[in-house]
Amino acid sequence: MSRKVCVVGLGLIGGSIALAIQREHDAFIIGVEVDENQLKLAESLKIIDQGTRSLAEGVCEADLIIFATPVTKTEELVESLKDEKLKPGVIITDVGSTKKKIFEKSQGFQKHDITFIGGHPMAGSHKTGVQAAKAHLFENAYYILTPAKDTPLKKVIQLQNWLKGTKAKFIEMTPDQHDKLVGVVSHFPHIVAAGLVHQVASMKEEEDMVETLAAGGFRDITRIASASPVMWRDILLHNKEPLLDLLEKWQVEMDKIHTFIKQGDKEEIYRFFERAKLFRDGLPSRKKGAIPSFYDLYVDVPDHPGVISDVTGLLATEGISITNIRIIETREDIMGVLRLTFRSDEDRERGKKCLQRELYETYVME
Ligand SMILES: NC(=O)c1ccc[n+]([C@@H]2O[C@H](COP(=O)([O-])OP(=O)(O)OC[C@H]3O[C@@H](n4cnc5c(N)ncnc54)[C@H](O)[C@@H]3O)[C@@H](O)[C@H]2O)c1
Ligand SMILES: O=C(O)C(=O)C[C@]1(C(=O)O)C=C[C@@H](O)C=C1
Repeated sequence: MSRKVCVVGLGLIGGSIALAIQREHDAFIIGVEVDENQLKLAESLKIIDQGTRSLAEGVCEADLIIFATPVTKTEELVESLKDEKLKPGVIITDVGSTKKKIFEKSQGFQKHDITFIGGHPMAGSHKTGVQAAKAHLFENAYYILTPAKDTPLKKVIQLQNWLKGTKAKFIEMTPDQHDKLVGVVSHFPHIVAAGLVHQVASMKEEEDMVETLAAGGFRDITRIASASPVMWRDILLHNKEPLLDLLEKWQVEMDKIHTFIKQGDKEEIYRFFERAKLFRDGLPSRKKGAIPSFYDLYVDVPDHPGVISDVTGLLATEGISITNIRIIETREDIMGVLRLTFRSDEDRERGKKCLQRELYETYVME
């Protein structure tokens, strides 16, 4: 009899995890979802084998339970599992962007032969919903696990084995360390991106043209402002202390540049940008060439042999030349994994249409 996996929350991440598990395991996947449309879609896309709206029904026979709901909901649902009858030996995990509060709710499971191990795949998108789910979403990304000190190693290995199909790189840390680090590299940038959008939106009231002029730099830095407000509201509510601390430090940094501009301090203004450039250029993804240049097209492709020749072959049949092709190994800061460079905007547009006809997802960083 195949083992049972219960995925609670069938959105972008829950759907992608379910697909990744299907890649490696012959498991029966039950999905628990409150949104009837998402539930039906997950069934018709064969992301799950069976759907239900009842948590009790979904979890009762599961060998693995994965929460992929917004973090405050996960906190509530993990607590409510204590009233449910679960299978002995079951592993419970989650994919939430915050770890401390959810970890706190997981105390007390051990004595019932139930193991909770928090998790967070460090990849995603500004898109939501099961229709955006992809088996390869987490390939080469870091997948943070936050086991308790007394969690048996055997259970951590079992969980990694369940999640093998994500092809992610597992790392372990404490929930506190997670929230501090992810706060600065993920949560805080989302606050800044939304703030920048608000700034432009408020200027639009006086100057209509501002929207038209919002070009390259603004679009690059604010893509993430299109993410789910529910998800980000909950993350901010969960990671209060680290984010308040970062906001204070940010204000100090902004005060500094305010002073430099006011005083016309050429050297300090130069150093402000130079220091940032040196650090940014040294980031691992930069070394792999992830910064876009002109007429680049990003193609979201699974990491398997033959995919590059398929893409280049399709372009060649239509007589579209490319001047460069690069595989981007991590999905840290852009959507695509294959970067194609074209000679002109027109070529890029033709290439985009040609690949989209063959159901490849493409992105232009504008
Ligand atoms: N989007 C990302 O980039 C990303 C990356 C890594 C981790 N995460 C985390 O993954 C989790 C899910 O995010 P997502 O992007 O998949 O969001 P999503 O909005 O695509 O999916 C969330 C789903 O949970 C469902 N849901 C809400 N309450 C529920 C309940 N009580 N029972 C069952 N289902 C319920 C919603 O209907 C929705 O379908 C969040 O905790 C988020 O912090 C997101
Ligand atoms: O690529 C994006 O759109 C994301 O914002 C993904 C991102 C991130 O900040 O890097 C967002 C939240 C998750 O918890 C993990 C990944």
